[in-house]
Amino acid sequence: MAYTQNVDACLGIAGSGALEPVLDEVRAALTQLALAHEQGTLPLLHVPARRDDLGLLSDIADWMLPGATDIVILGTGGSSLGAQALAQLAGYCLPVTIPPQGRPRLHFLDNLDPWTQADVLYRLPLDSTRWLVVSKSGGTAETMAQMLTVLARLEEAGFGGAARRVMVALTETRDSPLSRLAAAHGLPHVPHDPGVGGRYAVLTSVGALPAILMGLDPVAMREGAAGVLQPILDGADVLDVAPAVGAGVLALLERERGVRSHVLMGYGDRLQRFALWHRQLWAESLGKNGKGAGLEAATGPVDQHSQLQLWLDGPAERSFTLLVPEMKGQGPVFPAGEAPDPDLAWLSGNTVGDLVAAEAQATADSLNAAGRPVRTMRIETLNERALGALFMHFMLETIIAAHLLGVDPYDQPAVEDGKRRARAALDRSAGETAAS
Ligand SMILES: O=P(O)(O)OC[C@H]1O[C@H](O)[C@H](O)[C@@H](O)[C@@H]1O
Repeated sequence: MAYTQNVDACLGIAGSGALEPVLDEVRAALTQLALAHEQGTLPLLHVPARRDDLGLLSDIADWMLPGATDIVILGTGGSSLGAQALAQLAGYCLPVTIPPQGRPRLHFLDNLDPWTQADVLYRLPLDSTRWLVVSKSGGTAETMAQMLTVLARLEEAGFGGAARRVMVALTETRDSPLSRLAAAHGLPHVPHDPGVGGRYAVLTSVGALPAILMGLDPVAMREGAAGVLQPILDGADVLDVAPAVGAGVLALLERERGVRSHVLMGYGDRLQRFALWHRQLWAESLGKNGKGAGLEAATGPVDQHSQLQLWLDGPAERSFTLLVPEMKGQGPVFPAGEAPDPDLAWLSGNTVGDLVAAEAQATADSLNAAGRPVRTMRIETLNERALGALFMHFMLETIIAAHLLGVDPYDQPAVEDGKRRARAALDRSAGETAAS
């Protein structure tokens, strides 16, 4: 297993006997998932075994990479966060990012900001920058706004007609603004799997193409995911299905212990975007009909210095999942022998990884001592296989949590209202400008 999960401390607080009735409900969710796999009604469950799409993705990467100094990925939410999590594994999106040897710089434009957009358009070398536009619907306002400004800038800079040599569209094969623009400009098209929702799409081309561009192995990612799914397909006992146990325990804490928010805290820099990816997955899948607990993304050890006081001493309404990669012995060593300062003698001979590992353990112990429920997930080696396994773990855990909550994990009806209002506001101001 690419990771281990320990929920003993949560059960110590919630009472292990209380889990059994929840597990009965979880079993029903597992039966539904196994059936959905058998009947092919949930394409997400078939992605781990897919290989047929990878040839096209490699061809596209081979086409994009030669001569590229910069790759910009346009897309938001489910069209970006999974790839960002993968990027941190490859050494990108970190506090100090030095692109791996021979690889281009990588930029994710998942937020829309007028100044960032201007910087991107006017400060990146247009002749050696490649653009990957990702949108399942092909109509998301922010992504389309970014794409339009890139196309206009290429035109302005005299690269008119060049979009087809520097830009790729990843979207569903159906009529949409993005697919129409792609056709008009002759852009290569990578299909977005129509049966897989955006926030569940990281294992598909949405994560796999960026992974290949970054030099990661998408097969290992899918193999890791398959390993988490397999016990469900095999009809294993619920206690041997890690996401099932996870969902059951979180639901138990919500029901019996008044937990209203779950903190996902990854240790080290490389799980920060992963936690953001999961935050969207959880929030959009479960926040419905007045139901759904929150999901807070945190990074250790840095957030110990900003959040731990509240977590330990504030309202007892949170659960904690610590994601801890094995890092003992990793990184630079503090010199052994006599310490340069007596107050720092305790560090001598240890590595940076030893310190971070000790801090993770100490935080778990402090939270436990304060009666706060902690689940610890340990990752043996943080690589594509482990990340694929964790992606699948949290997608399944979320789907099972939705079953326990009685909500549909695959839609996000409330989000549409804000989009409609933003569009109406701009339409109105266009009307007013025209009238004045
Ligand atoms: O991939 P897209 O269709 O552009 O959607 C990007 C994002 O936009 C929306 O607002 C949805 O709420 C998200 O679930 C989605 O991931």
